[in-house]
Amino acid sequence: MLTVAASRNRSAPWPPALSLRASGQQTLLRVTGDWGRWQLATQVNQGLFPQLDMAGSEQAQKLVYLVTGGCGFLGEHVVRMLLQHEPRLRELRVFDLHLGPWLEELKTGPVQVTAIQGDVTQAHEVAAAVAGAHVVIHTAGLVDVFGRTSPETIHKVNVQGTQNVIEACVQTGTRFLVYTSSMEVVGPNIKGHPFYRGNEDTPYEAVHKHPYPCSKALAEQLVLEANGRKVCGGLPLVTCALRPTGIYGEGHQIMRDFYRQGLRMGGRLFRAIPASVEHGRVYVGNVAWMHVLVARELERRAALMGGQVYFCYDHSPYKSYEDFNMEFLGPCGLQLLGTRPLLPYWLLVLLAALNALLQWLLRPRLLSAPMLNPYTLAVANTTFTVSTDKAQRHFGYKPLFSWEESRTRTILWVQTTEGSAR
Ligand SMILES: NC(=O)C1=CN([C@@H]2O[C@H](COP(=O)(O)OP(=O)(O)OC[C@H]3O[C@@H](n4cnc5c(N)ncnc54)[C@H](O)[C@@H]3O)[C@@H](O)[C@H]2O)C=CC1
Ligand SMILES: C[C@@H](CO)CCC[C@@H](C)[C@H]1CC[C@H]2[C@@H]3[C@H](O)CC4=CC(=O)CC[C@]4(C)[C@H]3CC[C@]12C
Repeated sequence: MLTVAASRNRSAPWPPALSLRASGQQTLLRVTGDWGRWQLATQVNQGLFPQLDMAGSEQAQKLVYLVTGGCGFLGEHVVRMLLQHEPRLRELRVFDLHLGPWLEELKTGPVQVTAIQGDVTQAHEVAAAVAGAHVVIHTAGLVDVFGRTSPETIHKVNVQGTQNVIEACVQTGTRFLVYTSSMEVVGPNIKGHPFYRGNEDTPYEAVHKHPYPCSKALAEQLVLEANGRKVCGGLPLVTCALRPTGIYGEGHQIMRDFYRQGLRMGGRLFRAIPASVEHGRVYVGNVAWMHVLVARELERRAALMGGQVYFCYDHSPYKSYEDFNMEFLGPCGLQLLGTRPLLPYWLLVLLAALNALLQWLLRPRLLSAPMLNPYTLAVANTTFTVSTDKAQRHFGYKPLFSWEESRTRTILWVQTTEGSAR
């Protein structure tokens, strides 16, 4: 009862002192002031007072989760997946710079869905959202490899934002933090070294120059180093990081951009990358499922999972970036022309460099950034595939969606959002 009141009415004025009784008899704790109240909520949440957890037989629905970036491509899937597959959920806080209108429809269900418009770079906003949550799933981030945002902003959101989330957990006593990292913290590196069927322990020379992978690598390091820090109340913080490869599925903006580009060119796309360059891709529903499982198991298997990284993987086939996209765009009426790249590689390098130069010259006036630049060309042109079972061994992960299901759902999404090219 008290936990509910504390976490739901954060802005309400509080009485100066509070006594906590179990079964209306024994006084367990007396607290004064705001800070004490949050500590109290935390201690109850952490199971220090099992009598209270059992009170009102609310055992089944007692957890409070926070998803940062919950209105993004991945975040929305995590939010929906939690509502479907986490029966212990009592409240789901969705924190994002831009809240989606679809959140409204979720507010009528049995779980309290709290939409919080906020900015991860603002420490006080993050702390207010985190206070009283059991688990934080931190997916918010600036995903920009096209040079639309300044390196400083990328750093601020991805690194400082993550630091703010960690500090908020420590200050408010939240013990479980799941961070959405990226395969990009490993590679591909700027030397173009292939990472072929690698796992979490495969040695690889990770060299980052681009602001996005630099920021993800720094943020991941912060999260992993925070594992074991004492949070308010004295218990240790348990953190881990998930590293998706290229995510696809319903809501994938780059897939939509390729589709629109194909439509503009009369239903044709031109091969730019050799078919032999393989990319790891993973379906968004399976990435979301991994987040739900990790969040669920982090408490029970803290010693094993704390401070660990996990690649996100499923049964999606290894293909080149373009051939993989054609698995969805083909059935929507597009064709990929050429069994080999139409332009020689040196010309692509030149075009990519030209794009980068133009972007630099026209900044900050350039409104749309081209997809081709030296960094995206290097990533697209380097094999990076993952083969691992670490997630299965550590927390029993098995993909929730088969490749066929993932493919069908993605095709349906492209067809329904954009109409067919046929
Ligand atoms: N899309 C992909 O292929 C991959 C994405 N990731 C990671 O997954 C996470 C989610 O990525 P996507 O869903 O693809 O991106 P997205 O751009 O669709 O979602 C990110 C969300 O974070 C929110 N956000 C951005 N700045 C914020 C701020 N200052 N405060 C609060 N919210 C803010 C955005 O409004 C957005 O809703 C990111 O951390 C990204 O680095 C990792 C690997 C692959
Ligand atoms: C040369 C072009 C001709 O068609 C093709 C350009 C494709 C690129 C835009 C994409 C190729 C690989 C993608 C990246 C990869 O999937 C890994 C990623 C992980 C993340 O964490 C964020 C997104 C991305 C960097 C993804 C971005 C788009 C590509 C570079």
